[in-house]
Amino acid sequence: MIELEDVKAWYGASQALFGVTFRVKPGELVALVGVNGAGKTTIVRVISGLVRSSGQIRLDGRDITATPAHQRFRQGDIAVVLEGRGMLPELTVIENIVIGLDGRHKDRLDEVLELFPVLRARHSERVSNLSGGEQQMVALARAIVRRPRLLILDEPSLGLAPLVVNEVYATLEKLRAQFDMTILLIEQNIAMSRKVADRLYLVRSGRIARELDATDVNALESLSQSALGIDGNR
Ligand SMILES: Nc1ncnc2c1ncn2[C@@H]1O[C@H](COP(=O)(O)OP(=O)(O)OP(=O)(O)O)[C@@H](O)[C@H]1O
Repeated sequence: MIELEDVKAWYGASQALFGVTFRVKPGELVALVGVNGAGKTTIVRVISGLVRSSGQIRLDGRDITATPAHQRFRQGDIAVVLEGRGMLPELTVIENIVIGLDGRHKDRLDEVLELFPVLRARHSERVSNLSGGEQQMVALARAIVRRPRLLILDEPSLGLAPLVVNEVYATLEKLRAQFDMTILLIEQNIAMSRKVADRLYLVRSGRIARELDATDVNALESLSQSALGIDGNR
């Protein structure tokens, strides 16, 4: 479970978050949606410990506000799949997945590859030979193999063709069914995120503007209107 309470954040003198409070319960998948510049990525950076912030962040009830970034990741608490994926293109699929992984956990690899038949088939190929969607799968596999308490996905559909996006999201559903993971999904694409999320938060101008249940179709449809600058059918 991740909880943010009255979180404010700054880039130098410029304030980007203005008192953000929300929680993702254990095993829940929650999406943060909003237009460019709303503050979604800054929320990820705050959870990761990468920007100056105030307020409180709790992971499974433990206050991690003062925990340095490298410790949040080293302890395997949080894994982030970033926009742009962060692949090492000259390394193979397997090398990219296990890089930096504690040797004791290498046996988890098989289990994770079960989820990604495409990667199993191409496990010794260089990542630079893979398509964008396949690289996104590698990034996901790298995060999942660490069995984080919290998995954060920053715009997993960015730059991918619609068919590939469907595939990435289908994998997300499989992974949810198999591992009881708490997931925070950052998305501009409301139409996609509502299919997998339990709840959505609308981020606007550095604040949580609204909380929505994924089953609340009417509210989500009004949210998708162009007044918010988001095309829900994207
Ligand atoms: N490195 C930075 N330095 C200064 N200001 C920044 C930096 N990164 C983001 N900002 C500002 O913080 C605010 C929130 O940006 P953020 O990247 O969190 O939005 P976002 O919702 O993730 O947008 P996008 O969907 O485009 O990634 C914006 O006003 C942005 O200009």
